[in-house]
Amino acid sequence: MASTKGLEGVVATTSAISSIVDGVLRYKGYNIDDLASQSTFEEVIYLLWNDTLPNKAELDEFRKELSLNAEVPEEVFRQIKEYPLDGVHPMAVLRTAVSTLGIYDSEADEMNEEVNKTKALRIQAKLPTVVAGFARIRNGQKPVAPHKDLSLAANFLYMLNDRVPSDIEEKAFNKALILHADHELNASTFTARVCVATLSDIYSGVTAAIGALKGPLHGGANERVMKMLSDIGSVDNIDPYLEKAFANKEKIMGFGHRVYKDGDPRAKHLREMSRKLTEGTDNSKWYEMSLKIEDIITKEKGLLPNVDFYSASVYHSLGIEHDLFTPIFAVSRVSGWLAHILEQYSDNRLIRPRAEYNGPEAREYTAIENR
Ligand SMILES: CC(=O)SCCNC(=O)CCNC(=O)[C@H](O)C(C)(C)COP(=O)(O)OP(=O)(O)OC[C@H]1O[C@@H](n2cnc3c(N)ncnc32)[C@H](O)[C@@H]1OP(=O)(O)O
Ligand SMILES: O=C([O-])CC(=O)C(=O)O
Repeated sequence: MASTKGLEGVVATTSAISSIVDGVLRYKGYNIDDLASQSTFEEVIYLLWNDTLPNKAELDEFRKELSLNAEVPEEVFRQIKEYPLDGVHPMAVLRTAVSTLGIYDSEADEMNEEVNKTKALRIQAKLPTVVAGFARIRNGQKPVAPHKDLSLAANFLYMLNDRVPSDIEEKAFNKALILHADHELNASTFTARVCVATLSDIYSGVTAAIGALKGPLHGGANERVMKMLSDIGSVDNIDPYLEKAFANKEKIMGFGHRVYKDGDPRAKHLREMSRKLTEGTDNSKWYEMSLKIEDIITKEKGLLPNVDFYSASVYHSLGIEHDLFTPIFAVSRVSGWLAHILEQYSDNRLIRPRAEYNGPEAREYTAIENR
């Protein structure tokens, strides 16, 4: 039995949710470029969970359902206040909070299609409230209750900042949420599917996925891109910084991809958003630095930016704290995880591959007194 390191190139399941063919990313057959430029995040969630885009009435109803489910049980915030908030990573808090949401859902372990869909809606609706609420609590502020009349994108920024965002901010954030929503069998989505394929509950699946997204080789890269930009500090420092990083064989966060070798189709949207949001502002240096870094890494290493690279300067210019970048990824990607979890339940088989053993040969047991 020969193994493939990191399961590269292994086709592990069939899925009708998103596809990457010839470098083009599609959700349910729709090109990501069309969705990013014309859709709302709510339409995209609906699409991922159903087979079609919603019509106006369906979208209104879906928005209403999301908004009715956006509040989180008081116990969740009460528990968060007990955590050692100084230095705890928001992804650790989110991972624990989703697990806690399961404890306060009396239907958490009910396993039928209808109830699972209802729980998916509850989780999707509550995640933004948890992330924004945590961000405020740790800054000594009160969580802001969800606004019933705002889009999911606007509502998140509203709950974070206690201010209705501008049209430009809402549109940029909406687009970022769409671009991060699903991505075939990425590591966190695979984790979610493996978890629920044991017929474990939907909260366990999302909790497991959050754990996988947290890592720097996956969703955690966006926060580290911003750390790199901050460490470099200015365009003039880029050359020496990268020379040292290359000499030390360090990985440059936000570059490279397991599947895309000719470029991530989401990066161009985020690059353009970064340009627009930072133009003529104090933040323009982050965009200019990112452009120069991209130029050097592409020429010297043949690596292209992935979704995480320009999302860093986009979120920074929206005034978002850097360690919230990955939780924001989760606010979006949970839509994809939930779609995959529902798909897994609908035609389930336990996921249990084999390992190629490379340990010691068979040997005789030695009693403890003879070792
Ligand atoms: C949402 C997302 O998850 S997108 C990805 C986010 N992650 C990052 O941005 C972290 C930085 N990038 C990486 O670590 C990788 O490119 C990954 C994890 C995305 C893909 O990993 P893999 O497909 O396993 O590629 P792997 O790590 O084997 O890299 C292949 C070669 O390219 C090099 N390489 C890949 N990415 C980078 C990078 N960002 N910086 C420097 N070198 C890199 C590797 O060192 C390796 O070189 P070698 O063959 O000389 O040893
Ligand atoms: O697909 C992957 O391996 C990582 C990625 O880009 C994503 O999850 O959006």
